[in-house]
Amino acid sequence: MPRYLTEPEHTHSSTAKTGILLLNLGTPDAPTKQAVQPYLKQFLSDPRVVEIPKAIWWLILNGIILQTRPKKSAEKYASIWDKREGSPLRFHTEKQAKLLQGWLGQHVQSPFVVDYAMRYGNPSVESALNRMSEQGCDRILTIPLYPQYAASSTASAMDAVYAYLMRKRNQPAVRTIKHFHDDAGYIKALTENIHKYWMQHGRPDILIMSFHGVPRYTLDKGDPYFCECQKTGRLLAESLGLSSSQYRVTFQSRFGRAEWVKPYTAATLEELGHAKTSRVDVVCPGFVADCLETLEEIAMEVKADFIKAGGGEFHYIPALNENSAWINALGEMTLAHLGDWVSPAWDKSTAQQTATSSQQRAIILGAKQ
Ligand SMILES: C=CC1=C(C)c2cc3[nH]c(cc4nc(cc5[nH]c(cc1n2)c(C)c5CCC(=O)O)C(CCC(=O)O)=C4C)c(C)c3C=C
Ligand SMILES: [Fe+2]
Ligand SMILES: [Fe+2]
Repeated sequence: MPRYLTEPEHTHSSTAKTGILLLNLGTPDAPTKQAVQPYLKQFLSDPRVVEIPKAIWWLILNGIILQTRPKKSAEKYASIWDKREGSPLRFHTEKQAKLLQGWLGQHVQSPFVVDYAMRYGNPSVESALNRMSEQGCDRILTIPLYPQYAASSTASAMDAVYAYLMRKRNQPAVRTIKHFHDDAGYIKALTENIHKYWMQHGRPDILIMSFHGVPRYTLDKGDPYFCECQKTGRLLAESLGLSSSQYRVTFQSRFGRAEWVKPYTAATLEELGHAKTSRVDVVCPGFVADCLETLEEIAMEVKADFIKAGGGEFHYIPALNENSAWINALGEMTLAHLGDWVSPAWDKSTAQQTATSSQQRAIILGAKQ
């Protein structure tokens, strides 16, 4: 394989085109042991995810984990798999990309394309960036769909982008949305989503905000993830008007034997069950699309444990998915980070209110200068 990719022939004075790439974690191609095995192998071989020395981890991963986990995980995936659309994480991400394309079409007049990729599995980061390159995108805005930055999620997604760029002869310019844990539009979308749910189903005694966990040592080594989750939790509680006794921030999905950041979601729900709490609602603000970790782990496993422990009603509040306030927030964030790469689409209705320079007015109203 040549070290650097052969590029399409360079053309003079071509119009600059921007690629906007949504990135999410990844998912197997099918809910089967055969499909889950290579996906888990790629995922768990990532040193950003498991930081154990390579040789030791290779033995544990290949000798133990990949012998047992694919079958169990495949059963879990089967329980959330949509007959028509497949993996929820994949199809929600695809829909978000299409909706963002439409939203930007209303707000931007320069050429651009929106696509999505998965860090592990398909569609791969390489395939999406290749497509953008073929379409002439010489600027790329990457948007890891993780509101809170973690090395194991955000940095890993960017590693895949940089690995591709290292092979590029004609590299595009790159910008990234590092995180949006305190973005006003994101908090507003979460608030509206929860309010809407409560309007339809009533309110709980306590709201659990459950975030994906990370190993405790990552916090000690300077990963901002834990703190960003706390900040999202505080801002969301303030926006919902909740007092400190009406909500808790917890961490789910512990993997392996090491200590992870606490409190654990499962232990908290069990405790609330033992205390005979009559109703808990769980929301997962760190996941902008529903996936295995929300639909199976929270809405099935944790729910069953809460009820078994003596708890009353358990409600899982769906992720933002295709929520219009969220697409709006994503659009606004994208525009802010695209900056001078694109020019806004002006129309006559907004012209009077927003155009400032006479040049802009001339463009909008078709006036001769
Ligand atoms: C929200 C961001 C995520 C962080 C941070 C994260 C860290 C992390 N994850 C694992 C191990 C697993 N995670 C799994 C699934 C999974 N994880 C995220 C997101 C984050 N992970 C998502 C969105 C999903 C769901 C994928 C889907 O297809 O729906 C899994 C696979 C499922 C299973 O077999 O249980 C594992 C394993 C670690 C070790 C880690 C941090 C070190
Ligand atoms: Fe994970
Ligand atoms: Fe899980």
